[in-house]
Amino acid sequence: MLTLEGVQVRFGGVQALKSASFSVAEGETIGLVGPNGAGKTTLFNVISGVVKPTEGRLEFRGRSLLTLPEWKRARLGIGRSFQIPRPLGHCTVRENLIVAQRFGAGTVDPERIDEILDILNLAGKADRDATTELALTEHKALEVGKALATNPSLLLLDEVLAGLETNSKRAFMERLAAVRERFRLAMVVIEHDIPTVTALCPRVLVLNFGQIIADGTPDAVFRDPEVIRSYTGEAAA
Ligand SMILES: Nc1ncnc2c1ncn2[C@@H]1O[C@H](COP(=O)(O)OP(=O)(O)OP(=O)(O)O)[C@@H](O)[C@H]1O
Repeated sequence: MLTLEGVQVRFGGVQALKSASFSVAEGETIGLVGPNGAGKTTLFNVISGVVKPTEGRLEFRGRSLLTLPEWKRARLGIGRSFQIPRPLGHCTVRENLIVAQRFGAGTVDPERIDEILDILNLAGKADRDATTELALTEHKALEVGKALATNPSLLLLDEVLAGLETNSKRAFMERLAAVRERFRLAMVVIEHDIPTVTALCPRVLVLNFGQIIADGTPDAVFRDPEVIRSYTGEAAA
């Protein structure tokens, strides 16, 4: 459904992405990993339209995304979360979902919003202030909910599990698996924790210094000497 070919991003002297090429199939779940500063968020920014690549091809279901603004990409079915949750100031959880749905889907569908609240375990918090009355897990669930409200067929999740302790992480992963099943989504998940990636993602892409250095099953990728070197900081042989 999504194809990137030779995508490059340069910020002044920093080459954040060097010729990234990969595809995402309908319904696939991919873990996107790599050391800090490897270019993972930049890749999401390119796909969702926040950052324009300096070179390369980017297509979604056969259509080039390169000239489309963020909201049009959302309407085509690309939903994303942000690394730092930013709920709308003093709006309720439900209002946050409604605004996201208007932006990404162009309409308001109260039934889908109820379904999202339910599947993310937020129904009891629907009318609470999203800025001041949510626990960390609920903030993260709302971040996923806002992306889901846009009605995506491809969901990009940027470190939504980071900072959760082991039990909350496990419960959150189960919710993500339920979301994937219920809405039949493809997902790309940025995550640092290797056991989490292994449990959730049958395929893993590894970025290092803006380059994809491995693409395969978690088992194969996490044994790859180049991947191990990228994490330990040793120079490639
Ligand atoms: N808007 C920007 N202007 C200048 N440099 C940027 C910008 N955004 C990202 N960079 C640089 O691009 C490189 C890749 O950053 P990016 O945030 O994509 O990495 P990341 O893999 O998501 O890191 P992390 O795991 O720490 O979130 C880094 O060197 C970063 O400093």
